[in-house]
Amino acid sequence: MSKTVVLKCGGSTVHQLSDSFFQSLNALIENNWKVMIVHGGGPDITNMLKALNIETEFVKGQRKTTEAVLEIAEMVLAGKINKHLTNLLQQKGLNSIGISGSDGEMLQAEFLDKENLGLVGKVTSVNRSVVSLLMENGYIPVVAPLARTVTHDTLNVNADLAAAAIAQAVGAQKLLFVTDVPGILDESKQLIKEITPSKIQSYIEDEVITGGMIPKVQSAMTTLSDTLKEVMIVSGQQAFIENDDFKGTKIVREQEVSST
Ligand SMILES: Nc1ncnc2c1ncn2[C@@H]1O[C@H](COP(=O)(O)OP(=O)(O)O)[C@@H](O)[C@H]1O
Ligand SMILES: CC(=O)N[C@@H](CCC(=O)OP(=O)(O)O)C(=O)O
Repeated sequence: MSKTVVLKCGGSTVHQLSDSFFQSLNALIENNWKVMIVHGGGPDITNMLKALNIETEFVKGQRKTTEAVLEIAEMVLAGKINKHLTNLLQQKGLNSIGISGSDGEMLQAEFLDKENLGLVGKVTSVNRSVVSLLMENGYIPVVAPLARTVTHDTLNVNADLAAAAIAQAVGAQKLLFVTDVPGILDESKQLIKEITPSKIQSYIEDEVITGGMIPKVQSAMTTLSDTLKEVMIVSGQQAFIENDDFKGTKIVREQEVSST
């Protein structure tokens, strides 16, 4: 049976992906994993908005999105970052096709909180036929986190949440959040190898887990299931597979804790 892994590449790391990261990606493919990528691009959107003197603000981790902000977000996500990633993958000999979540009505969404956030989406359903078609034909789909409402408005979606919704919809066995840190760090800045939702909750309360790590762990907690048993936080700057083992922080349900 084929296994599917969804990698979410954060905007913090898309410009720093290392050769060893791609070696790990190749190892996945050699081990018969079907791979798809969902990417962010928050820092690039912020830089472009600043260059154009368009104000930008985050409310509870979500970018307040006006028409002007959406226009830039779409340009940066579906244009700059999406093409950067497909070019990189092609250079590494990996066939990839870049699409926006709004193409082929792949990501359907409703307004998350129109009054306070504007054009920000909450994914309500995922049409997996487009990405399944690509994966079955040997392509890595690379998806920008934009969605459509039933009335065809385009919405900006937090990439962590988009990746989690897609992983669930395609029945992925693994979801990897690729970011700029080696994994979740504890209060002494040591890498945590394995963590469960209850410990995550207390780390959020104690502000050990903050900022951009929060949507990742929250999506992990809501997405873990009998199919998706493992969500990982890994670094894009190093190998995430070593000696057949994944390197980073494994987020698992309490009943899935490894005995080692
Ligand atoms: N406990 C933690 N362990 C590791 N990183 C953390 C933790 N709490 C907060 N972070 C922050 O989360 C960041 C990753 O999230 P973010 O910047 O949104 O990345 P991305 O663009 O990859 O989604 C790290 O660079 C780090 O500053
Ligand atoms: C609604 C919302 O916040 N959308 C995000 C989409 C990009 C993203 O999530 O990028 P990272 O993964 O790099 O953070 C934004 O506009 O920044």
